[in-house]
Amino acid sequence: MAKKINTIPVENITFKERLSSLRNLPSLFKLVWQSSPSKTIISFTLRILRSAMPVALLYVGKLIIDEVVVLHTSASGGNMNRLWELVGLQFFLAIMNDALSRMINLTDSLLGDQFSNYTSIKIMEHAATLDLEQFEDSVFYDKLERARQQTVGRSVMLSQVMSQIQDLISMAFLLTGLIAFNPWLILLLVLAIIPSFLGESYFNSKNYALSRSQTPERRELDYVRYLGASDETAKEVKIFGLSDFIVNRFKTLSGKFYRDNSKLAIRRSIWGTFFSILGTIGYYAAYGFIVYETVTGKSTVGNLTFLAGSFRQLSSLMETMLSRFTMVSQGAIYLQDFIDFFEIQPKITKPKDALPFPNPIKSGFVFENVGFQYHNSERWANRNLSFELKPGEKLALVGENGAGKTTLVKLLARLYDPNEGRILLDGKDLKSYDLDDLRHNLGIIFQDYIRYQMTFYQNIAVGNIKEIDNEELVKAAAELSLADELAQKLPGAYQQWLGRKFNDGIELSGGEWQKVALARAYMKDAQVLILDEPTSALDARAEYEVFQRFAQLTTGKSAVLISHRFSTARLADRILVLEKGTLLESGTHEQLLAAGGKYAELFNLQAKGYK
Ligand SMILES: Nc1ncnc2c1ncn2[C@@H]1O[C@H](COP(=O)(O)OP(=O)(O)OP(=O)(O)O)[C@@H](O)[C@H]1O
Repeated sequence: MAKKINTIPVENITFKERLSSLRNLPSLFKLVWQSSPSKTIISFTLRILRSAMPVALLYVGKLIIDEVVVLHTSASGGNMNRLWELVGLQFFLAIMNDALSRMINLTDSLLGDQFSNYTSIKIMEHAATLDLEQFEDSVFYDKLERARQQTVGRSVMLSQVMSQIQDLISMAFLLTGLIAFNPWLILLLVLAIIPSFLGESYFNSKNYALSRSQTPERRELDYVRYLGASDETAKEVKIFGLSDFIVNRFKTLSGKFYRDNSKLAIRRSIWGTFFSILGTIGYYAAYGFIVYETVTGKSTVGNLTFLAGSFRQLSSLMETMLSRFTMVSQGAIYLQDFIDFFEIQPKITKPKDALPFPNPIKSGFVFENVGFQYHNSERWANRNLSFELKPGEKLALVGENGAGKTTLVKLLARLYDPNEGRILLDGKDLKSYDLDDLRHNLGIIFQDYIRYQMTFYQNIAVGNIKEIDNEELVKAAAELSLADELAQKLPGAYQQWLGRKFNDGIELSGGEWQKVALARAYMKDAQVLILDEPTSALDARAEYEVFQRFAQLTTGKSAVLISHRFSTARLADRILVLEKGTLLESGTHEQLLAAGGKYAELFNLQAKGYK
């Protein structure tokens, strides 16, 4: 199970929780700083400069109007030069204002891109350290998905937080002016805005709860979309006539999203209109008051424009800031998913004083009463499993589907750790060895190996990525798996792009892909080679040749072969027959046949099929 982590309850997010989610902001700033220190500094500096602009523009505007009024009304007073200086200053401020806005947008977009790349990389790096079991847990997977999806959301949030700071400073400037004139205006301002803020915050928390509760369905929707239109699924979709089935599932899911989302959007819009009318009433009440003060001679016309402008800007700034606050706190709550994701720690780790993998292996592997249960399953995939794999021994694992063969191999590679018993290597628990070293010394090709949509060469080199530039090694590995012959037939040879997704790639047949994948096992000088149904798709001649080479290559090395073909399994020194996760029989081909047990039964069944 994934580590239990604290999450904010989905349904009702209170204002307090919203405020407390802001504690996640320092983590955001840390990430921003790490993604680009220089751009972070530039962005902050530009925003501080920009925040002084509204009040400066209004104030110079006031001075201009007062000067014009003086010039207009008195023949003697007034200074034309000063007026032109003020107009010049206003012009300069307007240009600065525009330039600063553009520079801020540019820095934000550059910083946002860098930030989202940086966080994507961090997510990938952390995901790589986690256990296979964690990926199979749907709660974990949803968390990963949310952390991933919000990469773009987080860079938007970043610019919102920055704008919030900028507006806060602008507000401080404007408020100073307003307070100097009449503090009661501020009260009017606040009263007009509070309902709108409460409404925004209520609907944002509803939105968050809704979109969070939709995460699993959203994943399914993505999957259905992929099923409905992808080169990998097109074949079966056509043959089985699945198109309507898939489209209908999509319609059901997307229809539900649409209904839920639109209901909320409509309610939000109705309430939003009502609150905004309240805001407008507040503004005009203040405006009327200022006009009255000017007409009665208590204030100048310049003051009227300054105060009315300040009031309007303050009211729209406060409204934006308050609704942005709900968005920022929303983002900060989402940020919790991101932080939680990084708190998940793998359980399968290397110990402090890890032992190096023995070279050569002396006494081999010993399974002692090993039992393993997948976390999401009631059944034991392996139970009471005891056997040895000696150095240089070739072991075959046979058994019906689901008997636990692949699971055994995963335990050997520590993709999982046993729930019962232990696995020893040269007399010491497998857990005491260096994990990377262990995996480097095992050459495993799984049944469901990846068909990388990359070049032929890269598809083999991934078997030992440190040697990616070692062309000789790649070619030698390809020769051993018979992939070299195949490369010669491809137009681009080793540089041929495989798969249909990119660069005019060529699709290979099942057996051809298997030859390519098999070559990965030969890329490392691994001490134990494990092939899980490696030749199931190969034709008889190719299989024979592959095994000849495999036998030569593995001289002195241990090997584990999982195969449903008894013609392959019989080549092993010893055969383990698994049933329902436990060891049923063990011995050479001849011994097992003579014993007349399960192996003999399955072997004869297969042999009959060939007669
Ligand atoms: N990731 C998983 N999560 C839950 N259960 C799993 C998982 N992988 C395998 N199992 C279950 O564990 C049991 C053993 O599976 P395993 O893949 O080891 O069988 P196998 O002998 O390799 O089968 P096959 O011959 O079909 O490849 C099966 O019952 C299977 O359903």
